[in-house]
Amino acid sequence: MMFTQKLKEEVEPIIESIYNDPFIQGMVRGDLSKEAVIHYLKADHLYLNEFAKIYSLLIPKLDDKEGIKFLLEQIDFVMNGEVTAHYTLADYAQVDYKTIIKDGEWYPTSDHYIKHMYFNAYRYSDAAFTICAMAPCPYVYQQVALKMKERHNFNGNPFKDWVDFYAKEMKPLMEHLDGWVDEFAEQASETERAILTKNFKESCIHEKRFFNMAYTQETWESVVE
Ligand SMILES: Cc1ncc(CO)c(N)n1
Repeated sequence: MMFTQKLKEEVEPIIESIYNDPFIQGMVRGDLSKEAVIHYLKADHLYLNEFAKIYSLLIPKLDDKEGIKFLLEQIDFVMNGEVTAHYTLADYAQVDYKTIIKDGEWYPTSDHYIKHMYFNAYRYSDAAFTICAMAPCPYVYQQVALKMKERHNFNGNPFKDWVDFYAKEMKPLMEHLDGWVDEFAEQASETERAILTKNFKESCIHEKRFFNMAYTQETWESVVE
């Protein structure tokens, strides 16, 4: 079995639990609180900006032209394409998107997640370590969106476009990321493979915490209350 296939099987229970968490269930019912949506957007706008920059940190780690071209396209997708999904959420919350993101904030959970990626990008010379920390970003959203679509009819649901976006846009990206990780994993040591696995699993857990952060409207102050 390919290395990434095994990783995906191992994290399936985490993804199922994200599906069952209140943020996603609120979307399924179409009654997620507007405050949770706004909190998510404030955090996710900043998060995606940094995520795009982490792709740029991978460029010096790659040698093939195709790979570099792909990274550049991904930077464009994250900065310009994914905003479509954010607009769907802002419409639901009935707030102007530009106004929401003006005072975006790093909350404890989103802050921790992005630093997991920066750590790997600076700590390890091979791109595979960072890619394993980044891959759950598209993967979790794709899987959660597919579960939502499979189990519910979204006609008339205000989050329909969000679900459709993540169910369809992430496939080519996942294929590319899996290819890089599997290639590296084949010649990696046991210790290196264990780090790759840990990075991937931790990011799936970060994804779960990110939705819960928005649902509970986490702040630095709320953590010590
Ligand atoms: C935190 C987070 N993870 C994944 C995605 C999907 O790209 C996103 N927009 N935000």
